[in-house]
Amino acid sequence: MPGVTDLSALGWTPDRDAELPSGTEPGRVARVDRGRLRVLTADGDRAAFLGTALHDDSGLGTPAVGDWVALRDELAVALLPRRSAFVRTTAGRTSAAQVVAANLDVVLVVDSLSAEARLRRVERYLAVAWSSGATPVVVLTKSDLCDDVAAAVEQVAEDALGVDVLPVSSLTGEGLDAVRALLGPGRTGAMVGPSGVGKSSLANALAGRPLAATREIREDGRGRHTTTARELHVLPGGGLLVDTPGMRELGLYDDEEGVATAYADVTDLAGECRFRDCEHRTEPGCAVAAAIDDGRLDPGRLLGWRKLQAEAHRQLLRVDARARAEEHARMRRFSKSLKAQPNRLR
Ligand SMILES: Nc1nc2c(ncn2[C@@H]2O[C@H](COP(=O)(O)OP(=O)(O)OP(=O)(O)O)[C@@H](O)[C@H]2O)c(=O)[nH]1
Ligand SMILES: [Zn+2]
Repeated sequence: MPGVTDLSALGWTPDRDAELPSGTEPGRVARVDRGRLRVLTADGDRAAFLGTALHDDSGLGTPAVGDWVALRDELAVALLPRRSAFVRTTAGRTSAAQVVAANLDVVLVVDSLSAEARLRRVERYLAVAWSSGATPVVVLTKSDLCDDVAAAVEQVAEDALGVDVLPVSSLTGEGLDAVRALLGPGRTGAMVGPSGVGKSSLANALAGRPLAATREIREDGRGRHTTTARELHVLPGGGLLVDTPGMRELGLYDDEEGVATAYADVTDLAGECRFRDCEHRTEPGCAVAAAIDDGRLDPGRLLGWRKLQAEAHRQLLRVDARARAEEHARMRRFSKSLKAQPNRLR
């Protein structure tokens, strides 16, 4: 049949055959847009709607990018068990949780070789990546801007025990083949890391074309059209790359906004530091340190700010742990219900 894709190219594995309810076909979620899905199937990319069974108030049972759903015509009627999931709390709430990406094989923890204060950041993102159930790999970008790449890689590798550390330059293409090798046919990856380290550039370099993260405005003879873009991209080498705003925001703590408001004086000063990732310790051009030095800022304010940030972090890890436990319980119930009704499989 023309246009038919081998499902394994989308990451389907034979063990999933038994998970698929009878009379349905599998689709991989490439985008979620208020109850509407964009799915990749054996015969191309199409729209689907959420069946009633997939409306879930807890948020965890709703399909996320990377999920496999069972399709009956236009309707997604079941969510297949997740092999891995990135869970985060919903912005502004302390207890609600949300899956931002599912069924990832590898998570690229991206940071820049040109940045300061890399180590603690990489550690933080690695913790988030491990907790998803996917395998993390550290990718250090902008190797063309670093004088001693080997030393920087070694320093990070010492801290990231058991995790590969790959230097790359999206500008020169150096090191990209090693990242491509991680994303072989049917393997799904995603990127996490702070803003500005070069995630978009890396994604574009891997795809060999510019990828729009959210939506693209298409200009043609008949005027302007907004086309909903995918957030799960098939790469030229056959791998799949998840690039969603939700993944990008991972590791930024939900309560950070609250902390920023309560400590607006510190936050405003921090915005004037020479380095965007200034830790306000001994960095040159630190506006926070300068304000403490000339008495404009009480050192206690900086201490309090640090404490609150640490607390926000702990809170998030706690909520994440609970959300993951709920997700596991839900999946157990789901597979039990399948076993209890074996006729659903035929
Ligand atoms: N020299 C050099 N510059 C790079 C490289 N990769 C990215 N940059 C530059 O770094 C800046 C940030 O790159 P982005 O790809 O937008 O970073 P990002 O991580 O996607 O940032 P957000 O979209 O904010 O998450 C841009 O000015 C890029 O041109 C690289 O390999 N070498
Ligand atoms: Zn500073």
